[in-house]
Amino acid sequence: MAGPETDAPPAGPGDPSVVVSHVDITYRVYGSGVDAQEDEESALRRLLTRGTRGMGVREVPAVRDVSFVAHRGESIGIIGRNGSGKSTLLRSIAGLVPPTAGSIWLGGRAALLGVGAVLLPKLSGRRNVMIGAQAMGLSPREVRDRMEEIVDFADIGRFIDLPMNSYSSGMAARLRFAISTAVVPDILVVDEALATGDAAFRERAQERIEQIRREAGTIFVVSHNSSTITEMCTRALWMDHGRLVADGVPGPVVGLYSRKYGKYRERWDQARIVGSDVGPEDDVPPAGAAGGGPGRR
Ligand SMILES: Nc1ncnc2c1ncn2[C@@H]1O[C@H](COP(=O)(O)OP(=O)(O)OP(=O)(O)O)[C@@H](O)[C@H]1O
Repeated sequence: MAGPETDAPPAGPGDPSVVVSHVDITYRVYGSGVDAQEDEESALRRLLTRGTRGMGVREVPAVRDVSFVAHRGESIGIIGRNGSGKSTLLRSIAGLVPPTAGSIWLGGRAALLGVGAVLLPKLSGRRNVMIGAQAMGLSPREVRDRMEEIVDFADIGRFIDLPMNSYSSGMAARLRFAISTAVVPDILVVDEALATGDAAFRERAQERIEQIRREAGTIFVVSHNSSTITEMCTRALWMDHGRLVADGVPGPVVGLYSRKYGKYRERWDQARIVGSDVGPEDDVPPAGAAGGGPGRR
């Protein structure tokens, strides 16, 4: 078992930035294995007479044997149904969840930008910018110099001096994004934070992601929105039941995914593809077999 190992950043675009090698991540959930219908009184009696010995431990395999290499200059979208292991994989890349087996190598620092990322709800947006941007490596003076730019990007206006628990989820997401990208990070992990922004913000976020990519950062984005993946990413990974089932250019990977789970999934058999060797009988590629390449543009 090994957590992310950090090393000196490699030289430039195209160099490997993240190597994920045969990673398994299994959660252990305590207190399961009990009849769901059990009423409170009998559960209490059972606990009093048997202590915790009767508590089951259930293992939830969230990520199974996932391997890929990400490069500097790539923006990688991760798609998959609920519970397919996307967030767990990203949290592991960000160093928050250790792999149960396999290893993750990072060629630089990873910054996680998640829905619940570390901003402090009782403090004002401005205080959060001070703390968050310093955590990203800026000095207090640099943060002060860049404060207006960060606030403008987040488009928070006068709310910047109010406590963050008065923000809408979109406003909080915009501020998180602005803080996390105030410094071009080596590796930026964006877990659904873009989903809450409005269309204008998504456009600005797309530009910022493009800038990070050009400056040879690597970005991972989780999204349930196919167009976010096709518009913002140069590569897509499809996770299914914890496994990586497709890896390649976003259009085809998103196409494969919606072919299996999209609204026309029941009707795939009713189509006949003319003049192509792709047919309805072809199934989704086996684990780790599809795409095969980094899919860089
Ligand atoms: N803290 C946890 N403890 C136990 N099991 C967990 C935990 N977090 C996630 N899981 C389980 O791990 C599996 C993968 O979850 P994960 O959140 O990584 O999937 P996801 O693809 O990001 O889902 P979603 O699209 O709903 O956010 C699921 O079966 C989930 O129930």
